Amino acid sequence: MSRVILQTHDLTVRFGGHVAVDHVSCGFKTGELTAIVGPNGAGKTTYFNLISGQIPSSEGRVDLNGRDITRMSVSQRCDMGIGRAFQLTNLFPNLSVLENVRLVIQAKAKMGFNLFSMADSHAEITDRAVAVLDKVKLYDLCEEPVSVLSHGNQRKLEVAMLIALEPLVYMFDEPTAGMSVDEAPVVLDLIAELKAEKDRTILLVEHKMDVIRTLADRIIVLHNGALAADGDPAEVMASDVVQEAYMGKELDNV
Ligand SMILES: Nc1ncnc2c1ncn2[C@@H]1O[C@H](COP(=O)(O)OP(=O)(O)OP(=O)(O)O)[C@@H](O)[C@H]1O
Repeated sequence: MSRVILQTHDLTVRFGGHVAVDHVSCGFKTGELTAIVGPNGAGKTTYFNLISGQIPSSEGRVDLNGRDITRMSVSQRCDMGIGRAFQLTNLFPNLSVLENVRLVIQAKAKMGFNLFSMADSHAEITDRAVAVLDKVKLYDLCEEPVSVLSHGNQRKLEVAMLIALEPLVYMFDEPTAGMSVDEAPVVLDLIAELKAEKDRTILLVEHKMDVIRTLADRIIVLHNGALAADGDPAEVMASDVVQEAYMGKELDNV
């Protein structure tokens, strides 16, 4: 039985007088991929930031696996199982592809971040990193510095690092943004594979309707920071609230 692993309760943030996320109460279950949609400025990324801890909430609570994580730092939340892809900001461009993944595995194993302290006896870390790179089809580039990779391959590496982290909750904010039509399917296939494993909770902020149709088990709609709809993708997309929320400004590719 799937259960709610992540829950926001009345989660709210105000910037001055502007309520960017407005009392959003929502639970996310294990094995479910939820697409978060809404017009530009609706509060999707800010909601992500509140869950992953990038910004503090003004009101409300975030629970993960039954624990209140509202006041935890980003790294504490990461340790607790919140895994977010950060649009390349968490890559080390001068290190190799393999070293980037090894660092994540090393950190997860609580062995510290000093690469040079790693002895060959830590071959199991390398083996695990190689397995993850194989999965995302980046193994051939494992010795390359990240800085020479294409944008698409850097985004793939970011997904690889998230997979290496083995979080309870995967958070993707427009994972194929800036990718070519050739590059995007690889990342979408990876997300589909994660979903197929049925024991992951996946949150996806996405504008592309074809991606949502393919991947989402459920859609929530944010509008002016508030939860405007929540449910089965086909029903939500056909609902009046969504049609009105977009007011003629259609989701991409509709
Ligand atoms: N740090 C901040 N300070 C002030 N206002 C902010 C801040 N972060 C976000 N906002 C405002 O909060 C609102 C929600 O922004 P957010 O980026 O979450 O929307 P979004 O739904 O992700 O939009 P998009 O689809 O364009 O990425 C916007 O009006 C934005 O200008």
